[in-house]
Amino acid sequence: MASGHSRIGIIGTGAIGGFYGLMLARAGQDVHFLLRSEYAAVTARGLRVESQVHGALQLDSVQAYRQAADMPPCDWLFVAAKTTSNAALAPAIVQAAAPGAKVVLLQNGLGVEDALRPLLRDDMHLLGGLCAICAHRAEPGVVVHQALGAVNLGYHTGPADAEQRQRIVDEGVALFRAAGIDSTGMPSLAQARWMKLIWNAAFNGLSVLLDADTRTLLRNDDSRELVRLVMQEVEGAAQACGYTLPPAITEKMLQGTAAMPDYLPSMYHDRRAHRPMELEAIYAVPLAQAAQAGYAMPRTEVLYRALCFLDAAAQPPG
Ligand SMILES: NC(=O)C1=CN([C@@H]2O[C@H](COP(=O)(O)OP(=O)(O)OC[C@H]3O[C@@H](n4cnc5c(N)ncnc54)[C@H](OP(=O)(O)O)[C@@H]3O)[C@@H](O)[C@H]2O)C=CC1
Ligand SMILES: CC(C)(CO)C(=O)C(=O)O
Repeated sequence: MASGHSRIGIIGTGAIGGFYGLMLARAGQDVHFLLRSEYAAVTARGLRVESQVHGALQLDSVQAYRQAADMPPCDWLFVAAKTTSNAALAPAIVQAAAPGAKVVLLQNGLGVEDALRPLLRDDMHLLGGLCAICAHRAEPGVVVHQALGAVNLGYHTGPADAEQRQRIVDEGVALFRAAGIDSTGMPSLAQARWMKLIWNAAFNGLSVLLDADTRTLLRNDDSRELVRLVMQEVEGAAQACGYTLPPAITEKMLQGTAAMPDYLPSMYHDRRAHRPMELEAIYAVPLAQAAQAGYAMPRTEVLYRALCFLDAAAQPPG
């Protein structure tokens, strides 16, 4: 039912877009979903989230679109496609944006806002949203939500002074909280992106290379050591780039992961489906930023090169 004050657009309705879009719609927000391969399934059967946290959730009547040109102008746009699609999706994001729209990249990795910013209009605000969640697509229109769910928001760039930026972040946080989702504003988006990267750089790539979920990676002494070594290297890189991190962050993340259910990161699903992997945002940009700061990341670079090999072999030539 559309009774919210802001109009919300979901750009890319997969695991993240499907989950958060459905939660916002159930809370009474006016949510419009841009879809591609799952458009027919979602218009026929609605969106379903099989959540191990909230139970089985169903949105029967989905405001679904194949093209951004058909969407009404949206005040908030949550971009939940993979980062590999951002440049191609930029015209759609601009088309769906109301004047002064807030665009939030619900994506992993570094540098994603920097890359998209020049492709947006000057009146648009750009934010990052870091999702701490375990979710994947099970079949068209069906998302499995295994654990967690928080979204933390940070302002990147746009036509706002410090006070207005804070107000926008608070408004976004309030949207999620009203939908039953934990959310907090982040004073430094770049610091928060580096911190999350400690987890993603290690587990995403190693899950692909070793064909293993998080529990399997942590159970074996050798793979657990590999995970730890990559995490420590990314932690060191973040510090070399000038970001202060909480003490013992790698150990805390390892403990947190051991308490999670068996989880296959989204890069694992991309590899299995022969989709491009998010190698630029999760590896290439951090390696470049660390190199700029004079910090070498040899373990992460080995991981990155091996993943590039697999990625190239998975893509059609040309
Ligand atoms: N899954 C998770 O638990 C977590 C994911 N993340 C991050 O969130 C982001 C999204 O990941 P996730 O939800 O797993 O990804 P998914 O692959 O599940 O979803 C991406 C969606 O974007 C759609 N899409 C891509 N291009 C277009 C286009 N041109 N037009 C319309 N739709 C398009 C895809 O459609 P199609 O089916 O046609 O390809 C798909 O539905 C990533 O950056 C990921 O790293 C962060 C934390 C946890
Ligand atoms: C790290 C994790 C599992 C939870 O914070 C996640 O959000 C991700 O897969 O990117």
